[in-house]
Amino acid sequence: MPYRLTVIGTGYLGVTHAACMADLGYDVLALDIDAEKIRRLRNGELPIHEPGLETVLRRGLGSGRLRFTTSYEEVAEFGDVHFLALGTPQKHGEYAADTSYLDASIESLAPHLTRECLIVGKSTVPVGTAARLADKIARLAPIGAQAELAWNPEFLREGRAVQDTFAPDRIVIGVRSERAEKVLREVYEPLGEVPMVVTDFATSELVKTAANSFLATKISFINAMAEVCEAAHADVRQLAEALSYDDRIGGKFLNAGLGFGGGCLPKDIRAFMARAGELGADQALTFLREVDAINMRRRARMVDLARELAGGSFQGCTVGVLGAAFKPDSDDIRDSPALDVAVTISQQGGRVTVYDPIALDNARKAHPQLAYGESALEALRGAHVVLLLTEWQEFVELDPEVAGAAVAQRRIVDGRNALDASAWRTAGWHYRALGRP
Ligand SMILES: NC(=O)c1ccc[n+]([C@@H]2O[C@H](COP(=O)([O-])OP(=O)(O)OC[C@H]3O[C@@H](n4cnc5c(N)ncnc54)[C@H](O)[C@@H]3O)[C@@H](O)[C@H]2O)c1
Ligand SMILES: O=c1ccn([C@@H]2O[C@H](COP(=O)(O)OP(=O)(O)O[C@H]3O[C@H](CO)[C@@H](O)[C@H](O)[C@H]3O)[C@@H](O)[C@H]2O)c(=O)[nH]1
Repeated sequence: MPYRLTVIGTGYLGVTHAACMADLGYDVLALDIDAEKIRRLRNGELPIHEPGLETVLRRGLGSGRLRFTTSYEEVAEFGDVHFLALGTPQKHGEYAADTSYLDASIESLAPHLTRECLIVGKSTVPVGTAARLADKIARLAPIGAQAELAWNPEFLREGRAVQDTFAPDRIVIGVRSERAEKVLREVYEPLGEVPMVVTDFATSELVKTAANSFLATKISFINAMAEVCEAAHADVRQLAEALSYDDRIGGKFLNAGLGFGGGCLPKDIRAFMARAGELGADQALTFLREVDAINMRRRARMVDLARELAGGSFQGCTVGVLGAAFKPDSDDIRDSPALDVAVTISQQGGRVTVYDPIALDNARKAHPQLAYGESALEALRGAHVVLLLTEWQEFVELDPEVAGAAVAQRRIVDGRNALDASAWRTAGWHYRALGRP
C-alpha cells in the first residue's frame, strides 16, 4: 500500500475508519488522548457497540496492520496521511459547534511533523473551519514538513458503520491542490467504483451539513404529517407508504414517531443555523428552526400520550420503557429521544424502569436516578403503561401475550410505529401510536 495512515480520535467515527482502512490493507496507527480507550482497543475490546466492527478490529490487530497509541510524536513520525476524527459537539448553552478538539489535535500534531504529509479532516464542521485550520497548520508545522490539509466529510450511519465505510454512497473531498486529490483518490482506490466529488474546502464542509439537514427535514416533515394525522384521525404510516411509491419522494427516512436524536442530526442542524447567522445568511435556514421544533414536540407528545394512558397523572404509576439508545443497533445515548422521555416522566412522578439490549450501561451512567431492568420482561413487570421508544428487533418480536402476563395493565404507546397494532389489540392491549388512530 502506498501510504501509511493515522487516525486521530477513536470514537464512533475514528475507530471505524481506522479498523476498516487496516482491513483494506493499510498500515494504520490510531490515536486517542483517552488512555483507557486505547488500552481496551489494543486488547481487541471495542469501547462502543457497532455490528461487525469488533471482528474487523481484531483482524487488524491480528495482522499487525492496526495499532493504537496515545503519542502524537509517534503518529507524526509514522503517517503519510493523518485523518482527523475528533468530536464537534454542540457548545454548552449555544447552537454553535465546538471545534476546539480539532484545534487541540492540530496543536499537538503539527509541531512534530517532519516530512511531507496530508492531514484530512473527517469531522463535521461549520463551513470555514478547514480554511482556518489550514492557516493554523501552516503556522505550527516546521518549515520543510510540507503538511497540507484536505477535507473529507464522513457520511456513515451508526449501526451500519462498517458497511457504510466499505461501500459509501459517495466520497466528497475538499482540496487545494492536485497532489491532495491524487493522494485521496489513491487512498480510497481499494473501495472500487464510488462516485467522488472533488471540490473546495467550503463546499465539502457544506455538503455534510446540507445532507444531515435534508435528512432531519425529511423526518420532521413526516412527523408534521403525523401531527395532522392525529388531529384528523388519519394514519401516518399508510400516508408514508403511499408517498413512498413516488420515486421523487422515496420511502427512506419517512418513519414517523419519536423523531431524531443522536450525536449528529440535532447538533448539526443547530450548528448550521448558528454558522449561517455568522455569515449573514440566517434567513436561508429559518426552516431548520421549525424542523428542530417539530422534532422536539414529538417527545412532548409522547409524554402527553403516556400520561393520558396513565389516567391523567404519573403519580403512583409504573412505566416500563423499552429502549434507551437513540436508534437500534447502537449503544449511543447522545441526545436519545427515548431517555429524554424516560427522564421527563420520572421528573413528573412516574416510576420508570428502562431496558435496552445494549445501551443499558451508558444509560445507567448518564441517568443513575432511573431504574433499569435486565430484560424486557423485567422492565415491564408491574407496569401500568409500556412505552416502546427504540425499535430494537427484540422489541418488535415481543409476544403481546407474554408481555401482557408481566404488566399490571395492558396499555402501550408505540413511539416508533414498529409494532403490529392488530396483534397487540387482539391480545387485549390498549394500543396507541404517534400519528395513528
Ligand atoms: N458518530 C457518527 O456516526 C459520525 C458519522 C459521521 C460524522 N461524524 C462526525 O465525526 C466527528 C466525530 O464524531 P464521533 O461520534 O466519533 O465522536 P466521539 O466523541 O465518539 O469521538 C471523539 C474521540 O476523540 C477523542 N479526543 C478528544 N480530544 C482529543 C485530542 N485532542 N486528541 C486525540 N483524540 C481526542 C475522544 O477521546 C473521543 O474518543 C464529529 O464531528 C461527528 O459529527 C460522526
Ligand atoms: O425515518 C426515520 C429515520 C431515522 N429516524 C431517527 O433519526 C435519528 C438518526 O438516524 P440515522 O440518520 O440513521 O443515524 P445516525 O447514525 O445519526 O446518522 C446520521 O448522522 C451521521 C453523522 O453525521 C451521518 O453520517 C449519517 O449519514 C446520518 O444518517 C435516529 O434517532 C432515528 O431513530 C427517524 O425518526 N425516522
